[in-house]
Amino acid sequence: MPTTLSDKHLQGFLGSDEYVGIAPAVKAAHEALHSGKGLGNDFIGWLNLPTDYDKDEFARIKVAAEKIKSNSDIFVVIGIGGSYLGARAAIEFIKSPNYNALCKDTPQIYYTGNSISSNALAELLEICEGKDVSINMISKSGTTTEPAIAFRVFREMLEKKYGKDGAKDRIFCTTDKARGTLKQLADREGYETFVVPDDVGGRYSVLTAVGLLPIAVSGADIDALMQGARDAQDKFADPDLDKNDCYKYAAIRNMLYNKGKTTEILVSYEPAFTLMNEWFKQLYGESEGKDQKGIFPASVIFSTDLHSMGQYIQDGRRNLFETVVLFDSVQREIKLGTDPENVDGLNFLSGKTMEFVNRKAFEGTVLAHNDGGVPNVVLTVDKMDEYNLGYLIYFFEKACAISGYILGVNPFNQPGVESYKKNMFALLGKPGYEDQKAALEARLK
Ligand SMILES: O=P(O)(O)OC[C@H]1O[C@H](O)[C@H](O)[C@@H](O)[C@@H]1O
Repeated sequence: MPTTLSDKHLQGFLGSDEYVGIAPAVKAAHEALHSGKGLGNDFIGWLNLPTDYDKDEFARIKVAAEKIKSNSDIFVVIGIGGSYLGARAAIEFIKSPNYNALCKDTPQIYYTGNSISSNALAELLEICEGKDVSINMISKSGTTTEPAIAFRVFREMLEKKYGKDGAKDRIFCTTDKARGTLKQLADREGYETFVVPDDVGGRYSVLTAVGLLPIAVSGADIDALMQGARDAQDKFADPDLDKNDCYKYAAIRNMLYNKGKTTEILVSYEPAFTLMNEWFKQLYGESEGKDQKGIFPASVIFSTDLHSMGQYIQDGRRNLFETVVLFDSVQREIKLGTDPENVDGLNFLSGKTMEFVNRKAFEGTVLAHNDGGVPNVVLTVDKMDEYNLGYLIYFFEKACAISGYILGVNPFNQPGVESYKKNMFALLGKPGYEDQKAALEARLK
């Protein structure tokens, strides 16, 4: 099975009665989601997306990816939040966090529009000098400030370099099918566009063109990715909590939360999972953190962070639980040799693989953290490839929706994100925000 859940390291933290107790809430959440009658039901297009997607567009994504691969040294992905994290997470997971340094026949991929740092954008423009560049502007709303600024700068750069007509062939836009300024601009300029379906929110959009075009440009197999998601869609449709690991995960999160475990730390022993951690944090943070409740999603990479955050997890405030994502096999193995003089004292590891050592690090850690009062959910994934990633993505997406319904929130909106934007627009003098400006400025004096 590509993703399985073990509750072995929850022993002593959750009793079997508690699973029985939460089962009706899980069943209700399942029914709300599958009947399309739950909160936020206009954003559940991701539920059947692995089987129900636009096949013509999927083919067009592959054609665009081939074109980009053949004429570009650099591919720039412009987007933020759900319009950025999934693509990058998938590319780092499947290929490598060092993707750009690998020997390959696909373009370098850079990400921008995910901050307002002029240092970062100026540096990327410099990197692009003298190189052939294509860009993918991704924004569901088409109005998000960070990517809009980067897009304006890159369009200008491309038009200067290739002329308006030449630039047109190198600009790809992924946005709403009809609404928004980005769609209007793309139509006016004749840029190729891809669609974020109306009923798929940003943080659930990695398996749409939002993620698929950049992932395909990296040379990863998007058919296998979708196949994994399809198999997960099928596997996790069973309403029975005992037979559905995805629902079990959602239930466990809520049971622990109700006992004061208000922070979940997603743990991986693979550095290539770092961006998956970030994707997970947006998915769960925006879905559940509202109405003054919700688990705070955090993340670490072990053993790296055992040397920084390990102290807190072992000994700090006891409001934590961990969800560990393990991989059953590694693609590349290193075996440790023997040093006749044993200067480093490591001969007890001679002949052992690093994966073996990594596994013992996990085993030692999970027991220590259990002893320190930290419950651990363990998810085991076969390996780090496209198929398993598609499966895992769907697992997390569906568990998030079910978990949010159990919690009693709308897992598909993010009203809280607007507050800072309104203030920023007022302070910047954006038309329509004049009234708030003076009051905010007074508070900053
Ligand atoms: O794709 P966009 O419309 O540009 O949105 C990008 C991101 O920004 C917003 O502020 C939302 O909080 C996120 O859920 C979204 O993924």
